[in-house]
Amino acid sequence: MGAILTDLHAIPGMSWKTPGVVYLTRWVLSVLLPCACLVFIVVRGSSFAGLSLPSWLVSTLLLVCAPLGFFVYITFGETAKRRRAATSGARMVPRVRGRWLGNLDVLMHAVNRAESDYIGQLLQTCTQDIGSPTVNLWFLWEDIIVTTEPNHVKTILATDFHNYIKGEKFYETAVSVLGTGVFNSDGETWKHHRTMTRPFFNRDRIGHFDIFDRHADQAVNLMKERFRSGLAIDFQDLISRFTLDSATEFLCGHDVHTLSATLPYPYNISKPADALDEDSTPQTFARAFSEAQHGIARRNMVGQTWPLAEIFADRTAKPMELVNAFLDPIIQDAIEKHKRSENLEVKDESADDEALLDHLVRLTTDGVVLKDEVLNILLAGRDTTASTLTSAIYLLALHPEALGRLREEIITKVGPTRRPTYDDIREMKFLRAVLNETLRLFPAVPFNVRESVNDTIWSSPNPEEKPLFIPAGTTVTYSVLLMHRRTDLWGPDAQEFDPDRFLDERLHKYLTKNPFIFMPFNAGPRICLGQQFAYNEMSFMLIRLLQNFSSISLAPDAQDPATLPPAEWAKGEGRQAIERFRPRAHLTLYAKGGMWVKMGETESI
Ligand code: HEM
Repeated sequence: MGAILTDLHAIPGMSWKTPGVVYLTRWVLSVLLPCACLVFIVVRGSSFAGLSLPSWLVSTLLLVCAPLGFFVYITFGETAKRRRAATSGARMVPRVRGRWLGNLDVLMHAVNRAESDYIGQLLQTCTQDIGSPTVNLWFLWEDIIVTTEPNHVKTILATDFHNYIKGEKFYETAVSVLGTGVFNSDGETWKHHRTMTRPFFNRDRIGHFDIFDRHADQAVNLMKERFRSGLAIDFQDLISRFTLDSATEFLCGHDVHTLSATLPYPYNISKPADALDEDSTPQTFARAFSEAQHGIARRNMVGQTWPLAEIFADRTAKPMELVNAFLDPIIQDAIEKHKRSENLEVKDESADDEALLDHLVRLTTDGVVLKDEVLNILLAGRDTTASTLTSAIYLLALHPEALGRLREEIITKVGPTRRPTYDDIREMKFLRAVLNETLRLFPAVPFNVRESVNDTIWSSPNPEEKPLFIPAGTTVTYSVLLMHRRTDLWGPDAQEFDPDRFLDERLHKYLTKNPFIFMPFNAGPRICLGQQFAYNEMSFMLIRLLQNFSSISLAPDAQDPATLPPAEWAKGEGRQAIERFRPRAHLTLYAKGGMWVKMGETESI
């Protein structure tokens, strides 16, 4: 399908068309045109045979031809799949049974309740009702398999890696934002991107903390200033600025300075007259980047018919113009700098403090490849760490005893003011446990998707039943968020925040025995390239924060009430009943309306 889309764009005059127009053109060419041809043949054939069909019959044939053709196509496909499943000694994945055709009611519920439901609630209900961790949503007659089963996730990511690609369906939804970067490519293109980037993440380079230190200082000072005036801050906004400034400097060698723009004021406080504009250029870049990701998420939620919602405009085009306006000059600058050094025959050598772009430009000067790569890693590296740090601060605010223990470890190992080193971080067991427990309950990438290449079978979650049949070309979604919270995998207290589960006997009882129950960074050949970088950055920032602040409390009164958890959640089960913010996800997890907090400064500093 991606190839067809690309082909259509290649037709002169098609490049200005929106995804919806391309989709409809394809539909007309592949469905309506053959139907019209068929009716034409029937009419001509009858007239050759001396029969003249009445016009009402021709119109009826034209009208029913497409739906009838679709029905035959679905039924034929279904029967073929069932036959192939039976031949392999397998059964079909249990289907969600909605009340309307094509499970349209369930799909509409998913779209309409996306704002008010707890994250993953629909999938949770479907798996519970059916009594299987692997189900088929069957939206609009399309197989959409969803799983929270560690064995199945292990198959997808590691043991049968080659049979699960990102695929053309995902490619189409993301290409207008991610291009063909590492996140949105398969096969040789993916290998090329990964091979280019991997050497950059060596231990020496990611152990350099200068960049984090400068930005952490700036962030902490901004926080102190606000807290001293008695106001709360949106920690999610602040930390996203910290990770964006750090990531742009680390990746492009240019810091976007979002920390120098004014922080947002609480919902119920009017902005002082002398405050700078919040909509400064750096913030425009950050917002546009996030809006473009929302665009991809919306498309993925609706399934293959997403282009119908974009008949008049590509919803990612505008934000991407702003993102490109920031990135393009930086890329061009790096290419020209590299060419100048080549002309002068100056040796352009790798150095530990060079940016990713400087490293990449030695491998290629193709502006598109460079931009796709940098943008993909910016997305991978910025929002994920900001999301995890936001969730960590939330959980520490709710669990002062864990906050106290973490501070104690920090003060004992690093002291109240010293800058932490790589070795300090490696030795801090409780800090790592807090981060892992945060990633377990709130994994930054809560849902992910692949497409199967060939027919295959998965072992049944219930060994007494036949294995499950996964047809070729099927969308396969896996949720580590739901898997990480399963009580049968993690014990009866799986919904609770308890970092000790990564330190006490529960570690061996559950995780060591079955390592695939914890997969915040994925697994297999596509495992996160920045895992160590992320642990370093997050650990560094948490240490700096807790050296400066000794208490954290949530400040719901500072937040727009419409973005707080709805009252009905309190009647739900598990985390939904206790949650004090609304977790949502585009490609990454975030707090709707922000994470408003107040912190108490450490007295001894
Ligand atoms: C808490 C922080 C992070 C989490 C939870 C996380 C998680 C993930 C996950 C789940 C994937 C797999 C995505 C997929 O295959 O669809 C991934 C891939 C990736 N991550 Fe991370 N990540 C984090 C931080 C970072 C950082 C800081 C960087 C770089 C600066 C980074 C670079 C990458 C790259 C390049 C890939 C693509 C790997 C590939 O497809 O071959 N990540 N990450």
